[in-house]
Amino acid sequence: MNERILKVERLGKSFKDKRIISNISFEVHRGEIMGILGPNGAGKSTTIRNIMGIMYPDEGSIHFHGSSEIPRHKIGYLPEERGLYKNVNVMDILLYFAELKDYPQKKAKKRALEYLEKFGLAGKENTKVEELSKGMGQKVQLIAAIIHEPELLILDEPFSGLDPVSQEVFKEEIKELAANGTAILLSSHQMNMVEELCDRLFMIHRGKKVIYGAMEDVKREYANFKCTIIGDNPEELLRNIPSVHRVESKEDRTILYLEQDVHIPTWLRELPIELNVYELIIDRVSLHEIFIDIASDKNMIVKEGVKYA
Ligand SMILES: Nc1ncnc2c1ncn2[C@@H]1O[C@H](COP(=O)(O)OP(=O)(O)OP(=O)(O)O)[C@@H](O)[C@H]1O
Repeated sequence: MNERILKVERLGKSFKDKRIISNISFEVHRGEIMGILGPNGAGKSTTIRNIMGIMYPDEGSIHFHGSSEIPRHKIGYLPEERGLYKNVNVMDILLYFAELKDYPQKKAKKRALEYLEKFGLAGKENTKVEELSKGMGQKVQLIAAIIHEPELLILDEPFSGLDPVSQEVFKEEIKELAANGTAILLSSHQMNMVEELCDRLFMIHRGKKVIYGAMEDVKREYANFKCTIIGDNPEELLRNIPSVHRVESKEDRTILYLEQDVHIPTWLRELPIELNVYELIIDRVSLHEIFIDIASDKNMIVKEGVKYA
């Protein structure tokens, strides 16, 4: 474990005068799922396209097993833009992708049949791509990305457009590939999937790194406790509750975002006696909330000072 497959260092790219990404550095290791997250237009696909050699960076470097020669046949890629040749049958398209990656045709055919079966597409090998539903087409595209047993798999929004059942199928397959040693770089807006799947995260905002680290560490660092109180309470009373760095109120619902390392039993004892509580819930800020916070520049993660929204 921890064998480094991909290393991206100080990557920078501009289009005309506009700087799209700058100083992007991260690694992807064998057998791990690395999430690359960020709001629309943050620069995720640009980063991925630079890795794939679809465009070239202005600055920085990309190494695969320590070499700047990127062996594309060892990489699998599910692009954000979907679309396979429509007038070709499923098996031919899968064999074509295998051939592009110099993968033996006989092995490819065996793997294709196994995957079609696994994804509920048994018997579809002679069906034309245009006759498949969107979800089925996406499954075929995922098979095309993994048919040649890539060492590194890059998935750009793999779950978009899939129904919940197909999302589960994709999720399980991604987990299995990682368990078998594939290094996976996953871009997704579905935070529940990211939270469940990813070992590490790289969050990008306006082309720059905002978070990079193991999922557990990110949660420990940013996912502080929050306390939701339903009850009619004056602003002044809420504002003076200790160890709160931000308060959000809407009608009779208030969310108190607590500082890091608050000891909940002690904190509960310190609540003012006159607080009106109809309901009180304590849980942690989710990855979804951390994401929204960063993307909307609310700065919930700033740890000093109280903010009142
Ligand atoms: N070929 C291009 N020419 C000019 N600008 C581009 C080009 N490709 C991307 N951009 C710009 O680069 C920025 C980042 O785009 P990118 O597609 O990398 O974002 P993203 O994080 O993948 O977003 P999304 O979540 O919407 O897919 C955007 O402002 C986009 O308009």
